[in-house]
Amino acid sequence: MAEIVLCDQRKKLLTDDGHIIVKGGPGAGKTTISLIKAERTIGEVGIEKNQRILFLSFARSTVGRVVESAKSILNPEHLKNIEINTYHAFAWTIIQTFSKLIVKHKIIRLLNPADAAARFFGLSKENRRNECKRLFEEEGILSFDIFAETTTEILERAKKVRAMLSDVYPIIYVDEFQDTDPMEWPIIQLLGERSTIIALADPYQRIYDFRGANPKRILDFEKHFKPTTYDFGDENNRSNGTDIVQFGNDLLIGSNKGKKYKQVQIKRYGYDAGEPMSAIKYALFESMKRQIKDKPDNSWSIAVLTKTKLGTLSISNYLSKTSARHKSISHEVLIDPAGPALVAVLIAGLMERKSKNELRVDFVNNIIAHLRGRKDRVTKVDIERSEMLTNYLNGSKVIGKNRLHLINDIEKIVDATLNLIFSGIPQADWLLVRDQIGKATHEVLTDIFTDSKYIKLLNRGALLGETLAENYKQNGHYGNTKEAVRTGLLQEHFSMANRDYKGIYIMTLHKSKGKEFDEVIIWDDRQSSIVRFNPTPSDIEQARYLLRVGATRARQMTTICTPNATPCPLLF
Ligand SMILES: Nc1ncnc2c1ncn2[C@@H]1O[C@H](COP(=O)(O)OP(=O)(O)OP(=O)(O)O)[C@@H](O)[C@H]1O
Repeated sequence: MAEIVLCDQRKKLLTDDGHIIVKGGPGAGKTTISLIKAERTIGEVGIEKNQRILFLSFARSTVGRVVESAKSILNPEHLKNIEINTYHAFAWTIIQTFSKLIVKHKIIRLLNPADAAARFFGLSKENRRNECKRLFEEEGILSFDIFAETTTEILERAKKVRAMLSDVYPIIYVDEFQDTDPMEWPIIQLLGERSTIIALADPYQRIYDFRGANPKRILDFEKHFKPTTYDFGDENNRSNGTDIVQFGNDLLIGSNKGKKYKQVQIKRYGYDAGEPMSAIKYALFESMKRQIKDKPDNSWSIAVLTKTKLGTLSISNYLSKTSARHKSISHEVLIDPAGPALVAVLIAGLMERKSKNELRVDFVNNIIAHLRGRKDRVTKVDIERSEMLTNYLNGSKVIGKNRLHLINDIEKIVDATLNLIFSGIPQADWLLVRDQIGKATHEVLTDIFTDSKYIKLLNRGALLGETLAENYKQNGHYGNTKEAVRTGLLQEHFSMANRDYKGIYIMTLHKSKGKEFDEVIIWDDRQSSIVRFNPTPSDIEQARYLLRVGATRARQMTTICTPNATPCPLLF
């Protein structure tokens, strides 16, 4: 790590013991100074043995990065006095320990987000919330929708719980405060009654307005806590010496248009009938050439970012194919797990021993769940297909070539699966089932097959593999595999596994938040366009912030590919 320079403002921040807000652009050094302050608090000021400094963040990936920085900044002895966690994991501990205060159930079960997407499909916002409340109160099943408000309810109900938490966590750092939603904000207010709150914020990295983030939140914080403000402005310690942050800041006011940047390239690509996405390969080749020259030990990382989940899958499919002109390019997709998670449950269902009819009903229901829960937005076709499948299960006659094609494929998979002979090795048997789906040609099933490639639950050493193997050994078949998979999915949700990025990664712009790569390539096209068609002023503002977050993830170079015919309006 480069030597950390402590300016006067930073020195003052280190000794300030009141509520604080630290502002600054991407890579300004908000996280770093917080960890230096935490080290000072533990090492010099001193805290009780059982006390911990809490560092809360939204995403697991950010937690991973903070953990890595903490290891290099804090004295190893002091690491045990710092807890770096996601909001979800922290809230879950509170809910598990104190849920008795608000519901009768002894054990609370979690509904994983993919199952929730399928289960609450088609419900209005209000009905969905009511259903979440009902599920929690009547059945003890908790969905992430009401995670924050459940935590608030517990904290509001019991002053003692608040006091206890503040005793354990006298200082709480709240990372990415600008994205705090209206449900999370009361938790911070309640904990801040007795704990010192230090918020880290960049108002222009606010990319979760659709989830309830609001420009007012920073003002709310200032009004409520009356913190001292430390502002690092446009300081750039991540890609120092480059004009990447300058580009990001220009983007906010539109002054990037017509300006040239050394480390931000804009590539307009034309229509290439043979390979419409070839521009992405060219951008990657150039980027890889630079990186391999710079780091022959292959320690480089390149991220390919795009707006939608489906966009990431199209890019991955394209890079995986070898064409007449280009070889395939090896890469990893960091995907929001809804589609693959639903497919994991679907495959698990096919592995369980059932009668033909039970297998068919379970399989079709899981296909419906996948149709409903896979995408950012469910299309009319998805809705029609899931209705047709429900009617099929209820005995209605299926009419139409395309529909019959799907039913035919489903029946073939059901028959083939029933005839499979399992080995008892879960990984191998999983692939055996997956291969049956791979033979299908209807789009609904090829989508399922595509998602199945991103399932990471059965990686070597993963607990799920061992559970399934044990299960098979004891029963001679895979009983209750779906439940084991659901548990595995929730463990994934809370796992803090940090990763060292090496190679090429594809993900959405949202998912790139808080991460760092040597180079970033942003792909804008008609299907996955950064600015939506017919945008409102607030859509444009969100698109600006999003593009700025993506572009400033790079340490060395950012390349933005946009179509010649419909270039991104934020660039031209
Ligand atoms: N005062 C400093 N002097 C030198 N380097 C620094 C300083 N502060 C931070 N850095 C380096 O700059 C990089 C970015 O810092 P950091 O992650 O703390 O920024 P951030 O403001 O939290 O960024 P973001 O908002 O994008 O998450 C890190 O590699 C860090 O080591």
